[in-house]
Amino acid sequence: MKGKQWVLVKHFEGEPKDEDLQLQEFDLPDELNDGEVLLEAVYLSVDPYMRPYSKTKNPPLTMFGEQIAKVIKTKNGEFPLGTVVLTMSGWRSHFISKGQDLRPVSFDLGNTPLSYCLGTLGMPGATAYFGLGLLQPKKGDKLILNGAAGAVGSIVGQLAKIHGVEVIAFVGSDDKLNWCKNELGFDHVFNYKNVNFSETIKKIAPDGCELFFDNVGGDWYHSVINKHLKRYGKATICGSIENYNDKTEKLYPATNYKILSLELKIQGIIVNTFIKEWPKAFTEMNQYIQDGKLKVKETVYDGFDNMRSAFYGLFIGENIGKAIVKA
Ligand SMILES: NC(=O)C1=CN([C@@H]2O[C@H](COP(=O)(O)OP(=O)(O)OC[C@H]3O[C@@H](n4cnc5c(N)ncnc54)[C@H](OP(=O)(O)O)[C@@H]3O)[C@@H](O)[C@H]2O)C=CC1
Ligand SMILES: CCCCCC(=O)/C=C/[C@@H]1[C@@H](C/C=C\CCCC(=O)O)[C@@H](O)C[C@H]1O
Repeated sequence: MKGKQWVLVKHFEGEPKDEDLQLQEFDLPDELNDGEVLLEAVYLSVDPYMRPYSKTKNPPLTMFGEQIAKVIKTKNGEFPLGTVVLTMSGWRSHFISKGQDLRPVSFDLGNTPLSYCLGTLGMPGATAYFGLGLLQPKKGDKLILNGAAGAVGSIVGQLAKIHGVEVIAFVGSDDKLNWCKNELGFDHVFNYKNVNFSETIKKIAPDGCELFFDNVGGDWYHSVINKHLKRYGKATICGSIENYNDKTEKLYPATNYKILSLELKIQGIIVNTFIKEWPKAFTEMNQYIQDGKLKVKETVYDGFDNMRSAFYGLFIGENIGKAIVKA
């Protein structure tokens, strides 16, 4: 039997390109050793961090990432046939494990689809929950949110609404705008490709906003910090996708003056810091899902062979909600 894997053959330079990632086959043994299980990918995640994080690796290597996998052969009593697990086994269709790297779903999913464990009830959802938590949102606060129709942003905006926050959201297409406005109920939604985002924020909040959740970085970060936060304003710096494909780093030192003079609180987040608290957050968010208070969308790419296209899609705004691949 053969498995497939996507191999990062060289470092990305600028936009990810076809020559950077190769689909390869590998042999799987006919027999397992005692204690081993053979797993088959069910759903695989593609995430923006994969682009900058790859710089810390030495190609060639199997592309890293999380997947939901099913046990299809077993010689390990802890993992009977059909067991479903979460694992950081990378972009592989099949793999063999001794069980130490396999995690069961850590909370009661109920009727919620399993694939949500890679999105709202997985790493991106935890990022939204704890990243918003850092802002200590209060009723009536105004929140500036970019990447608002993505895996993280769509949940940040909805949780903020549950807290009574006024959400000023920015997305990159009219389909995303309609979803955020009509289904998610964000207060103000704009396609940043059609408006000047800074002028737009100024019109809605001429006296500034209390909160900023930054998924995009770059000019957004500097413009919002310099022009659109009130005294004691707070920002969660979650991501900087605008810069992930840059070939050189850009620096904007002037922003520091605003941070100190307005006494802003700006905090980065690495969601894994909160990992022990994830199950509690997932239980709470799953209840919101069951109650219809939290809406979830996925952009599902069909087939393991489409992993690379799904990954590229993140950098051209193809996905609404969480991008996943159904193997
Ligand atoms: N700190 C942490 O622990 C974590 C951070 N993150 C970060 O959160 C952010 C969102 O992640 P996630 O929700 O998974 O991804 P998304 O689902 O939001 O997908 C990426 C989206 O980013 C937008 N985008 C892509 N390129 C650009 C660009 N050049 N300028 C502006 N927007 C762009 C596109 O939306 P549009 O069409 O609206 O432009 C695209 O659909 C990322 O920066 C990611 O790295 C994610 C998880 C954990
Ligand atoms: C590498 C740039 C990360 C950009 C933001 C992001 O998307 C983070 C996602 C994390 C990801 C972080 C990976 C490496 C950061 C190492 C920082 C450190 O701990 O020193 C991974 O942890 C999954 C997402 O939580």
